[in-house]
Amino acid sequence: MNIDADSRGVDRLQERKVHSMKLRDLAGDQFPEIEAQLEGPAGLLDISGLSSDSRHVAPGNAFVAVAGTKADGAGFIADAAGRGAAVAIASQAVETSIPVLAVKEPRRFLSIAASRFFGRQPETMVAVTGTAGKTSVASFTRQIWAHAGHAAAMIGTTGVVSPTRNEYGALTTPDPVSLHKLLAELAGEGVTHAAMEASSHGLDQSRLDGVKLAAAAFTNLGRDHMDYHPTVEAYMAAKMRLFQLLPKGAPAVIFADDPWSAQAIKAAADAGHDVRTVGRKGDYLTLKRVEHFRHKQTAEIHIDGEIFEVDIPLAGDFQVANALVAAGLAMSTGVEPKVAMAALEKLVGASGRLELVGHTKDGALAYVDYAHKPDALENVLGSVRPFTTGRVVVVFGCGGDRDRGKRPIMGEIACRLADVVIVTDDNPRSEEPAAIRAEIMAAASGASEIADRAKAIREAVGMLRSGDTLIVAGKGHEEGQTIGSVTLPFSDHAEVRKALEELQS
Ligand SMILES: CC(=O)N[C@H]1[C@@H](OP(=O)(O)OP(=O)(O)OC[C@H]2O[C@@H](n3ccc(=O)[nH]c3=O)[C@H](O)[C@@H]2O)O[C@H](CO)[C@@H](O)[C@@H]1O[C@H](C)C(=O)N[C@@H](C)C(=O)N[C@H](CCC(=O)O)C(=O)O
Repeated sequence: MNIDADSRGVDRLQERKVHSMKLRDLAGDQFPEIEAQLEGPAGLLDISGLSSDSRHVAPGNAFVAVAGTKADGAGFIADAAGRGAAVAIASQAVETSIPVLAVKEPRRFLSIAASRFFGRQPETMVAVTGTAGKTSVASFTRQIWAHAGHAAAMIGTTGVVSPTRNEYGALTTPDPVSLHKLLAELAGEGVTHAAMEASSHGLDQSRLDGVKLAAAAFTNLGRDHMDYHPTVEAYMAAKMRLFQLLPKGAPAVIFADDPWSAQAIKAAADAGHDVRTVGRKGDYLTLKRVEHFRHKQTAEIHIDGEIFEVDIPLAGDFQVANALVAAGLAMSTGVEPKVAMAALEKLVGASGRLELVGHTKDGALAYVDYAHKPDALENVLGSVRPFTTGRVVVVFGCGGDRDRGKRPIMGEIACRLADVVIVTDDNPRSEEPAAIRAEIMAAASGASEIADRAKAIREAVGMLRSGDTLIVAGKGHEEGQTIGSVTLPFSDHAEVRKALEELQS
């Protein structure tokens, strides 16, 4: 196979050939609309790989034409043929020099064919969807499995983590070809358990359709991706596709305290799954009580009549929710409750998720968090309040070329929940940064504005007093600031650390 992922998850070729497969074996029996053609000469074509980008087609590849937001891949079939594609799969047959097979859902074909081409995945795989918490749940599930003695991996926004890997990944849910190549490699490396994040884009674009899942989870729904999904209902429907991918009767773990949980429970039940709810309103794992301390929370969790008092070494109510969902997934794949509960006491936060970067000499805490959506900002600011004896200080901005509606909403939330608010730039992209800040400031009375993000962080760190908590929100694990079309190196984590060091010197 000669395909890899480039920096945005698009197929990229490497001059490397691993094996080939007959087209009819790639398609299997899931596409009745092309069965007749697969019985003819087209079915016997040797396929050396798959690509959905004509620019990356190598001789002998199957080119799968998918409709995107800007173009329809069908317009590039001739280009793919010119580069040596053996066959094209598209939503409609077109006249060209290579056979073109018409399937109803080309993106689904790509996923199924990729899973058959690479042929292996870790034996036990779970996926989690929801607006917030996916990365933490995938990471915590991996950690609980590892604690239970399994060779476990996670795949998500922060990349791939396994016993032998800690790699950056471009997409939350990788494109199907990169994904199945990765899954086969992980299985080859001995990984038996893998937890992955299912983004709404990934679900909508059928990226997970070839993955065999043992269980799936839903965390919550908030305002996000309104530039992609026409309505919040459409966004929820995309998330609920996960339960259609899950084999009937498999466990569906749902965080019961979210307002959207009733819909998720219904979707999972309608699909015939074994619904397992977690949270204060949960039946499978019931949260009875939480006590907040500076660096930990003590949770009383009831499981099947047994009571566990668990010290979770992370701040934030939402981390307790994420820990419960992860424990639900791990237990649904065979981990004993007491092993799962013991693992929660050892959890390490996912990178950039309410990550404690350091503290000032007199004990003010400085955190970095990925919150770049209204609900996430609300959660993170609300989470630090219980243990903040001084002021909550927040530095944040909103990205350019993305959902504009969230800007004033986030301005209002920040001013309502924090004592000091500094509005700064966060990936302005092609927009005028001052105009983005003005849209936030319009609803952020009392906030100050510092365009330069490094300067904003220095100012915020410089004003910290004993008992204060600083949240630098928006970038989390990310390592760049995109201005225009250029991404300059930038890390909130590094800037906070630098500012803290300057303060101590
Ligand atoms: C917005 C979005 O999801 N875009 C996806 C879409 O790309 P597109 O709409 O830009 O594609 P297009 O330019 O219209 O082209 C259509 C097709 O023609 C092909 N083409 C194009 C030109 C050419 O010369 N030849 C050719 O074959 C393209 O490769 C593509 O397959 O179809 C592509 C192929 O399937 C995807 O790779 C691409 O995801 C891009 C990489 C992306 O950045 N997606 C992000 C938004 C995303 O998925 N994010 C979620 C997480 C979000 C979150 O939770 O924050 C994720 O899972 O990471």
